[in-house]
Amino acid sequence: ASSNSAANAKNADNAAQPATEPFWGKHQGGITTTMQSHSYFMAFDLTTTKREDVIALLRAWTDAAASMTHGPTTYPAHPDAEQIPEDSGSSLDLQAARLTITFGFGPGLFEKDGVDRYGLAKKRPTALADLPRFTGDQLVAQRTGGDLSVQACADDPQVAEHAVRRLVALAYGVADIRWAQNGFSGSFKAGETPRNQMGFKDGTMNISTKDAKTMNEFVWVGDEGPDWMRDGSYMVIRPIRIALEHWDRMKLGFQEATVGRHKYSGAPIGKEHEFDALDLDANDKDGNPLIAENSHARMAAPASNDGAQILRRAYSYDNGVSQIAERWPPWRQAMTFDAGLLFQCYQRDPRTGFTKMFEKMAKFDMLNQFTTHLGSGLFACPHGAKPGEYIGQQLFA
Ligand SMILES: C=CC1=C(C)c2cc3[nH]c(cc4nc(cc5[nH]c(cc1n2)c(C)c5CCC(=O)O)C(CCC(=O)O)=C4C)c(C)c3C=C
Ligand SMILES: [Fe+2]
Repeated sequence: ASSNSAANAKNADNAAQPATEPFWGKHQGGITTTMQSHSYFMAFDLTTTKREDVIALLRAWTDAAASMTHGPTTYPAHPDAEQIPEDSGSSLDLQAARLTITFGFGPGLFEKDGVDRYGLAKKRPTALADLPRFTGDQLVAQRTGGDLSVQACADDPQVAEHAVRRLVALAYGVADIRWAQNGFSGSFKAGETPRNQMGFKDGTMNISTKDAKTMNEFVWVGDEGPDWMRDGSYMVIRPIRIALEHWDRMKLGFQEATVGRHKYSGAPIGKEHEFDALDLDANDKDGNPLIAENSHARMAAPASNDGAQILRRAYSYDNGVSQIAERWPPWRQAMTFDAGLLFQCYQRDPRTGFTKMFEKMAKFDMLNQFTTHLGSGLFACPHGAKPGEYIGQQLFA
């Protein structure tokens, strides 16, 4: 718990964040970066049959990502009416706003429908094993999978959207958009944990990115490799719709029992302060567990998962409203918020990270009454690059 409580020191630095984040480095940006206020995630299907096209795309993406991250985020306005502008220009005059761009490789880069399109099938890491189907999964193809992923995060939504659009333009004829989701993170004061749409502080217990030992044990790929993944990480991303209207009709006590924490303070049930230790053995006067057996906080705690830990970096999303048929009485059919959490986590191996944790949660977590997993992505995010290299270069060497 001590390393986890340190996690929020990251929020304490927030007021003094530099306007730009480094692109080049041992690790890709956007993994340990203090969460920006906005995010734009996109997954692509590769349409080319040529390995050289994939390499050229990754080189173009890397160069564009480095230049946009370091600023200016776009090319200067182009005076020639006979030319197509090199860039949409939608971020002209805007600061880089701590933009980061993170790239990932999905299973389809290595092999698709049994076809080794780019001579990479033998290089698929064992840790990039397809996720199993979890209880309750309602995955739709339009929000699932992808051969490549990009995610732009910035403190300005227009900068993040511009960055993804530029990468889409560079992918023309080589990769098509498969699915996308933008998101936001509740603004917070220095040192405070943001709240999610359910009104609870979300991110209290997380791996401290400054704790190198824990990061090396649970987040960064180590000697088990492969080389191109060492110091990289595997990312699981899942758009999870939350039945917000249903949640809003629940009594406070039930909301708190479901999460296993108090709503306003964020403290574990029975405690006062947000960072008080989660005592899973504490009982009430009748001998019942204070933190309910199937509450979210208990089910997700490392102690309930043989010590498993993941680095969470989730954003809320809101796509407006859409029609839904409720599965609970009185079986209402109505327009409801198409909103929830774009859950995202990084880990050294998804089999011992997300899958280990979620297999049990998917069956028993009380939160499941309000949440539906609508999509899923699994991506290998290689280590960072040095100037002159491109992301994933070692994989193609
Ligand atoms: C399998 C991983 C997880 C999924 C899926 C997930 C969904 C999900 N979570 C919330 C809200 C909260 N989560 C909180 C804690 C928490 N959640 C996970 C994992 C998953 N959550 C972990 C590992 C933890 C930390 C547990 C610990 O170390 O003790 C909390 C409590 C506050 C906090 O610690 O951050 C909230 C609130 C939602 C709304 C959601 C799906 C929509
Ligand atoms: Fe959670």
